[in-house]
Amino acid sequence: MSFVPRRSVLYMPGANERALEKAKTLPADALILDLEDSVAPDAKADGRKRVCEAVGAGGYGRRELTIRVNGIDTEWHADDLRAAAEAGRRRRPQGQLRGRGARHRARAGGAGAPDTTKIWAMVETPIAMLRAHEIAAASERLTVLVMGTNDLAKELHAEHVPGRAPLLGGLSLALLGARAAGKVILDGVYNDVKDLDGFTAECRQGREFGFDGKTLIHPGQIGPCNEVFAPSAAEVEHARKVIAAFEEAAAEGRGVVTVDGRMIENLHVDNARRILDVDAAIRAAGDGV
Ligand SMILES: CC(C)(COP(=O)(O)OP(=O)(O)OC[C@H]1O[C@@H](n2cnc3c(N)ncnc32)[C@H](O)[C@@H]1OP(=O)(O)O)[C@@H](O)C(=O)NCCC(=O)NCCSC(=O)C[C@H](O)C(=O)O
Ligand SMILES: [Mg+2]
Repeated sequence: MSFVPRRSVLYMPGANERALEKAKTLPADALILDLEDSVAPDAKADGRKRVCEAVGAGGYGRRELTIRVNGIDTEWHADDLRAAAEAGRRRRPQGQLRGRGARHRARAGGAGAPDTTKIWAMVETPIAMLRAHEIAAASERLTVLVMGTNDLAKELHAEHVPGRAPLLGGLSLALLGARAAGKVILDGVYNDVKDLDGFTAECRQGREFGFDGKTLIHPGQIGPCNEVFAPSAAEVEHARKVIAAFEEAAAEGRGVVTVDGRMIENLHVDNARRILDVDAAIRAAGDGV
């Protein structure tokens, strides 16, 4: 099965030993081991060592691992890439999430990165929104775009408000770019770790937009996020109904049918099949990660 669930993608500070250990028990689909914003300049070298040792040592089960390296315009970038590539050779992390460099340039790959290492690119500036397709299509190794909504809000001089009206244009552009290139795209983080109602509403908004999942900053956000980004039982049942009704109609030579009063054509059947694929992949992955 080719679909990989990426409903919940948890950042953790690379210098935080406790978080790196705790992540082994959390039901997140993927983990981003951060060497960028959450690691203070004085702790960069230590964070890099910890993250690469953790990746090499393993114990993360099926969770997809990605290392977020410092931007190309920083003194840490080259060492981060080299260390991440070495950790990849030892255990093969699934990706390297590139920092500021990737969000400004439609360039993928990097010194020291083995050819098979997948790359996730942060998109978090106005120019990255405007060039999202160029970034997403830059390399086959680039598989995932990740929204950086904190940086985007900062660069836009926008405020964080419920409903995210100031960011909707950027979110849409990034989604268009990712989908036009056939790539996965993850929504940005929700900063108020105590406000689970607001968080869940933002997950729903992200899913309605078409995001594949959401990036998270706290373990308490994983459960609600997994639920919102998985097809519900009702959606799965409806998808089965759509496929069955369309197949019956097709056998009678018809290309269009109604289900619960709504028109169903080929494209709706494609979407129904996608929902069943997502559901099957999530079930196969299981919660006991
Ligand atoms: C936000 C936090 C600083 C809150 O920390 P804290 O107040 O210590 O949380 P708790 O006391 O509620 O923690 C409870 C237990 O959970 C563990 N924990 C907390 N966060 C994580 C985590 N991210 N991963 C793994 N484990 C975590 C604690 O260790 C506690 O465990 P225990 O000891 O067993 O009780 C903190 O949550 C945090 O640091 N979050 C991640 C911050 C981060 O990585 N930021 C960078 C990425 S966000 C970003 O920059 C996106 C983008 O670039 C943009 O522009 O938008
Ligand atoms: Mg950022």
